[in-house]
Parts: sequence; structure tokens; C-alpha cells
Amino acid sequence: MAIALFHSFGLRRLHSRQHLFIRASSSAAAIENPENAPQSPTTAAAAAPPSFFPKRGQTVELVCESLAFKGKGLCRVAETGFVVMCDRALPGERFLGRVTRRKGSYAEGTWDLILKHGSDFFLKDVVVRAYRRDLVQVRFSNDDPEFATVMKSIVPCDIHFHYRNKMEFSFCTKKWLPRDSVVGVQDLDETGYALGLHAPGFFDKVLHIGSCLLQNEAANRVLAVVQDCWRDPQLGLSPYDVHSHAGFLKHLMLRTGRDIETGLPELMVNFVTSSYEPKLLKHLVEKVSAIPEVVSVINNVNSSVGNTSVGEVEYILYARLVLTPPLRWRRDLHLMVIQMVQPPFTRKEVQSIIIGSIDLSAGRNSGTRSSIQIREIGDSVSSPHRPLRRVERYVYPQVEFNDEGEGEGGGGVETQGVEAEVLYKLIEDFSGLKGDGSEIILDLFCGTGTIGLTLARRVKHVYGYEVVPQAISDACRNAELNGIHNATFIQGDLNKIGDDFGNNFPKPDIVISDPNRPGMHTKLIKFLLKLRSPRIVYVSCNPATCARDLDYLCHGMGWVEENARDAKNEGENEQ
Ligand SMILES: C[S@@+](CC[C@H](N)C(=O)[O-])C[C@H]1O[C@@H](n2cnc3c(N)ncnc32)[C@H](O)[C@@H]1O
Repeated sequence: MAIALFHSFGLRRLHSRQHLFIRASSSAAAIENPENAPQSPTTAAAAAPPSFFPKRGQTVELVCESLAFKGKGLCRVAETGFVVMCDRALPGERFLGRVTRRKGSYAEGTWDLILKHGSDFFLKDVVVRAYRRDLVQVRFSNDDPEFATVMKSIVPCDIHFHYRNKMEFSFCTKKWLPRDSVVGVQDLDETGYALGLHAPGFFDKVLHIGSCLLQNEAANRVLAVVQDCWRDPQLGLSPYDVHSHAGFLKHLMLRTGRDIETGLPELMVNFVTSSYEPKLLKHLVEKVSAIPEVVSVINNVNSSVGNTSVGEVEYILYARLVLTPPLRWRRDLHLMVIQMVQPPFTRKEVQSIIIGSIDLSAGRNSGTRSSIQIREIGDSVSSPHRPLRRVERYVYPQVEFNDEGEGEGGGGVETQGVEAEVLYKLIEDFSGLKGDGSEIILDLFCGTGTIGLTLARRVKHVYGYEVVPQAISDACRNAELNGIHNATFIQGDLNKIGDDFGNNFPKPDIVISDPNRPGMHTKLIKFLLKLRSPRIVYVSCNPATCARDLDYLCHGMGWVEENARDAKNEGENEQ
């Protein structure tokens, strides 16, 4: 995760006041696009004569330079410098790899045999490379002395395992075995069915997983219970077959939150199925709901042939009281509602679920909980005529926070929660609020409004934009639940903004942009360039698109258009 802060636009160079802050993430970083892999004149890659291009199936000695797009190692053939993108390669490693595919100016390969281990891998170095002029078409130069001062240190992420609060496993008719796996180590079952994670590059093959190092121990117990029984022929359950489109079970999604009082994990289990047949799931529901940490079991029905995990309709099969904790440094802000459910099983019963919110901040101070709001779910979440949709957001927030600190001690702290909290605090710091409540904030890609809402009480108004309508209703609901009246959330596609975008809100003092991996659309960047807002905080989960967007924001887009014109002219001249 990276945050970049910019104070002004159209600069050819970065000023020392401008900071680029990198937040370490333990997940594989997607850094550079292989299409933009280094092809500078100093390397042999671009200039290599065709005979130097390795052939498909050829084994070559490779040196890994850095991590690139989708966590692949950007490697070079030791002799020629030709670029080969390899899974599992780590920076600094020298190894034997096999070329599996040629893709224009580079190839893809597999990692086969280590020859020399690499040095320690530094995320900062990887992120810096995303901004280097010779690696991608980004005009932050290494020669620029100010660039070094702009890059801030990595904030380390100390916990590398059991940190994820959401895991999605797939049911599959085809078990995938890694090439180097020893037969017998895998859980071989005569059905060949699997529940686990997709093999890289395969939508129809799944690596069967008994226990996953990324999720916590309670989630692993749920996984183990499901693994233990779902293939029992007596239950009549079948995995969905992505080719024939037959079968029932599609995905098992596990989300972890935390009990506000005990700090212990709370789990939501979501079975994604191709049809609504609660009787078929009854045994699984009984088994998983017997696990103390499981607070809800959801059935997400997705009858489409696609294999996405978002269903058309969601049913609650089991649930009990869920509380979501406030932010550590903001005990007055609760970002999610509480769901109180007596296990209903039919769609009709779901309509009578009660949603409430408890103001725990006052409770903390006074020793008692101050108020309980109870609301029928039908009033704003779902009408009696519509099935309840996207329930999980009401059970667990998009971002979860732990409640440690303030002398309560740590212990079992969930990294994702800690990380989110650190990130949100950094955004607040980088926003540089004056504290006089005068500022306007534009929260782009606001999701359920969490970033804007953490700032709302210290500013004049927050305007949030987001494409998903349900997220917008959640954002409004979050504002309402927290008694925040100076936040406006608007549904809209930021890739399709018109010339009138900006007419509906005053000029913002601070823009916060938190796009997903593809980054910001050029239309939005042009809007921001024209807007000339004094401060932008850019939160990114993809350094490559972040570098590109920051380049545009700092240097303008004129040169991109010039390049496009030149390329077009060249193309026309060649014809
Ligand atoms: C990285 S998330 C940020 C969420 C939010 N800022 C938060 O902290 O929870 C990116 C958000 O952008 C939204 N999004 C993706 N494409 C969009 C688009 N074209 N227009 C508006 N929002 C979009 C996604 O739905 C998602 O909520």
C-alpha cells in the first residue's frame, strides 16, 4: 500500500515538501507492467538479435532483478539480458528457468532450480523502481536529487502469516497438483474434487487446501470442518463445474472480525452456491455454526454461469449478535452497524431482521452503553418485496479495526485491522487539516465512506464518490449512525465523468483518491489537473498505476498526448 501526497500540480520536478510514503504489505506486490519492462539502450534486451531470443521449452540461466506485475519476478537471461517474467522468482536470485511462452519483446518462464540465493528483498527499492524513468514511462528521474528526499521509509509490516481477514476458497471438480508435489502429501480423494485456491492461471483447477497460513486459526478450523464433510456422498453436495455449469457449491468465503469486548475473532461464513437449496446446506451450517467464533452463516446465490463470488441474492442461514469496534484513535466513530438475528431460514423471515447500533464510545467513558438504536431492516436496506442483498457489509465492515491499545494490551491482534488503522491515521496526518473546520474534502473511490467519515468531524464537508450503489447506501448509513451530517455520498462512475463533474460540490481543499488497481482514468486526472486543489492524498494498492498517475498529476498530460500524436503520425507515415 502506498500513499503519496502532492501539494501542487504541473511541476516538472518534485519539491522537497512533497512526500511519497510507502506502506509495506505482506502480500505480493504488483509493481511493474511487463510490457514496460526495461528495454533501455544499456541492456541487450531491445537490441538483442532474434537468435538471442530463447525458444519455448528452453532452459536458461536467469537473474531476477525485481518483482513485477502480479508478483512475477522480472528476470533476465544471464548472457543476453533478454527479459523473462517468472513466477516464484525473488530479486537477486540466480536460477535455472524454463521458457514457457514468448510474448513479443519478453517471455514468460518457470522457476526450476536455484543457483544462487538473492539478497534481502526491499520493498522500497521495488516501489522506487516503479517511478524510475528508464523502467516505465514515468518521468520521476533517479538523477533528480530531490527524488531521494521525497521517498519516505517503509513502515514495516511485522506479521506475515494469519493476517488476512477475508479468504475466498473455491469448490472445484478438478484437483490441481503442483508439479513438484509428492503424491500422498496432497489430500487425494477418489472424487478428484477440491476446495482451495485456484492454481495460478487456471480458472478450472484448484489446489486442495486443508489449512491456510494467510488466515487465522479460527478460520482454519472452519475450513477443516467444511473439508471434513462436504465430499461425503450422503450429503448430496457437488462442486460447481465451470465447464458443464452443473453442480451446487461454488465458493466458501470466510471473513474475520473481532469481538469488541473480548478482542476474540468473529467469523462470517459465506457459502456461494448456484441455487438456493438451504436443506442441502443444513449439515454444513450446523457443523460450522458449532464453532464458537462463527457469528453468521450466509448463503450467497449466484445462478449465473460465471464463477464470481458475488451472488444475486443473499440469505442468512445463521447469525448472532455482532459488534464492530470503533477506531482506536477515534472512539467516537463506529463504522458499522450491529446485526441481531435469531436464525431465520427463509427469505420472508429475513425481512424481519433487526439492525441496531450501540454507541460504545459513551459507554467506554461512562461505564454503561449509552444508547441502542434499533431499526427494521426493511426501511432502508431492503423493502419487503426485495430479498436482502449484500448483508455481509452489515455484518462486517469493508475495513475492520481492532480495539487494542489504551492500556488494554495487544495479544492476538489481527494485522489487517492494525494495518488499516495505521493507514487511516496516516491519511489523516497527510491531509494536514488546519483544525478550524473550514476545509472541503473530496473523497474519490470512497467505498463505504470510511476515509471521509474519519475526517468529517474536523472539516466543513466531505463529498464522496463511488460506483457501487450499495456501498453508497452503506456510506450514508455509516454517516447517519455516527451522527455525521456534513458528508454527502454520490454514486457515479469516475471513469465516465463529464465536463460538468465538479459542478455539484465546491472546490475541495483536499482530494483523497483511493482507486482500485487500475488507478485513475485519464478523464479524472485531467479534471484534477484543472481543479488545482492544493492537496491530494493518493492511496494506492498498485505502485505501477500509482507512479503513472502521479507522473500525470505532477507533470501534466500534455506529453502523453504529444506521444500519442507522434505514434499516430509514425503509423500513418509507415503505411
Ligand atoms: C481501493 S477501494 C477504496 C475504498 C474506500 N476508499 C475504503 O477505504 O474503504 C476502491 C473503490 O473504488 C470503487 N470504484 C472502482 N471503480 C470505480 C469507478 N470507475 N468509479 C467510482 N468508483 C469506483 C470500488 O467500488 C471501491 O469501493
